[in-house]
Amino acid sequence: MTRTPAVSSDIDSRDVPAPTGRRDVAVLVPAAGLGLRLGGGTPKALRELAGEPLLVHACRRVAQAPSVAMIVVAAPPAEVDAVRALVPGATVVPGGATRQESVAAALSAVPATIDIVLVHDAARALTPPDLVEAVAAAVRSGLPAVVPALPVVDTVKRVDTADRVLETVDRTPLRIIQTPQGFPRQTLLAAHAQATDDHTDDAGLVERLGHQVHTVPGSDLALKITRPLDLLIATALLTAHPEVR
Ligand SMILES: Nc1ccn([C@@H]2O[C@H](COP(=O)(O)OP(=O)(O)OP(=O)(O)O)[C@@H](O)[C@H]2O)c(=O)n1
Ligand SMILES: C[C@](O)(CO)[C@H](O)COP(=O)(O)O
Repeated sequence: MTRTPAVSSDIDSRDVPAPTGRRDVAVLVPAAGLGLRLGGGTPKALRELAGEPLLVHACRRVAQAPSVAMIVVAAPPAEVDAVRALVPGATVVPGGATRQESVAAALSAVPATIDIVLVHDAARALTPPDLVEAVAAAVRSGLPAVVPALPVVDTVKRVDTADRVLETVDRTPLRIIQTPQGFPRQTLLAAHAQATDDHTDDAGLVERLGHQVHTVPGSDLALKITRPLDLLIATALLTAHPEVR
């Protein structure tokens, strides 16, 4: 079976776009999820990694990207005041029952003066500012939708409902998709306004409008903290690479 060709990723390396001097990007941070797969009873964005909530890690890195003019957090509805205290520089709105509803709520708080909107999971707490900047730059260059992508590093098989293998899938054209995902504000508004069903990501909504979604190289640091193992991996990454703090 063909192996996926290398796609660049970091810990260590990314071509950083030249700063434009413009702060023309709003970043929506859906943070209202329960974190059922992580467990622990606390909404996931408020769970701590190296002594700080995941949301604080995520917002600090986003704010370090030179293009970012504003951050809008969709918070767990019962935690709006607590989240305002944690991220005083952000606009905070109550999130919804699904990620898509949380993004829509945050999007409604973005002023019409902003042209570029990125959507970024609080759960991807260690995402480097350079990735935020790379996605923003790709949208600014005129693309209608931009997502970070990584190659699939395991063999992939399709199974039936009894977990019997049906076939081995060619993974060459497959990618793992991360956030931040970037769009012109009007494109994302139209995608959410016309949504008829629930999508796991915003690029999925924009695809439904017929727009071409483009990829930029993703980052190992942008892993989504989903299960307890991911929290351990993120802790280890911070320990092994203090420069990503
Ligand atoms: N109603 C929801 C559900 C999810 N999210 C956010 O969407 C991002 C990606 O979701 P995921 O990692 O799947 O988080 P949870 O939904 O919290 O996880 P789980 O499915 O394990 O409960 C997270 O930052 C999460 O807080 C959100 O804002 N509102
Ligand atoms: C948006 C996303 O991060 C892209 O990989 C992801 O789909 C969100 O998490 P979920 O588990 O699919 O809700």
